[in-house]
Amino acid sequence: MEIPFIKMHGLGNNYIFIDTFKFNLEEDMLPALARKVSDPHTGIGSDGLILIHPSDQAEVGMRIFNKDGSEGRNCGNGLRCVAKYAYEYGLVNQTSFKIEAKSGVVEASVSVEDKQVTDITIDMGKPKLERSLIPMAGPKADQVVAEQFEVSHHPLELTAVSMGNPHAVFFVEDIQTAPVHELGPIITDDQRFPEGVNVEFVEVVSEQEVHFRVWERGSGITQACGTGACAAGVAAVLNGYARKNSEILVHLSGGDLIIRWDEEDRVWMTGPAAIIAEGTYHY
Ligand SMILES: N[C@@H](CCC[C@H](N)C(=O)O)C(=O)O
Repeated sequence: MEIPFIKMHGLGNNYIFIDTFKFNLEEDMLPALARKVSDPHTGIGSDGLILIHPSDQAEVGMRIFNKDGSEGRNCGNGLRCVAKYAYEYGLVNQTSFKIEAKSGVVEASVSVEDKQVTDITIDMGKPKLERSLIPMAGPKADQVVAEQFEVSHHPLELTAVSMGNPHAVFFVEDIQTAPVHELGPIITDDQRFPEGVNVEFVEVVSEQEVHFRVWERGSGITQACGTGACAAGVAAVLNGYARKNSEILVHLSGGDLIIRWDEEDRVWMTGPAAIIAEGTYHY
């Protein structure tokens, strides 16, 4: 089978995108296809697979599969890439439009220069903070803010946020020495998170600026995680490190995002997306 694809990235978080407006795929092949295309040696090499699909709730839909073939419910960098593709490839002709992800419908606005999308702002919706909605084991109604969380004899403080997908945020003194390699793979599969979790370490520089590194559920270390950056912004406010409605500059390994959690409880993400290559994958 010859599958047309486009490879795009948001701050180095890169995916193989297949436009199913043009080329349809069988449902049962998707997890294996995600694993195959992601392989850097025998595939194309990526953090996962994203389908761009027709939607009856939005102008365009997105489904994200991690590198290990598991399906995620949301992807911030993927949403920005899909917005760029939708505008530049004529799936939409307006600069503000809706995108449906498994976690819900979001509104995207693209900035355009010479017919090219430069930055994309996404209204990522309201974070979910109740423990049961993360989901995380424990008493139902409470929030998980700076909660003692011991893992492999490391006493950590956890703040848990769902941006449609689960995030465990840990504030650290120094981002360079954050135990991303050591604890990321352990925490992501910790039994306290029944659906697994994306793991983020965050160093606060000031009320407006943080450094960020991530271990993504299903993909491992990536250069950036859009929903993770949103979760970090929300966690910074919940822990008193930042203010609601103020922009926070999040430095990820692959570049910067601007995150704002507004007074109406909505989280806004602004950043770029880029096209890397187009081609045909021989499946
Ligand atoms: N890279 C993403 C998130 C992708 C899905 C995640 N690994 C999950 O399983 O929830 C982003 O930019 O948000």
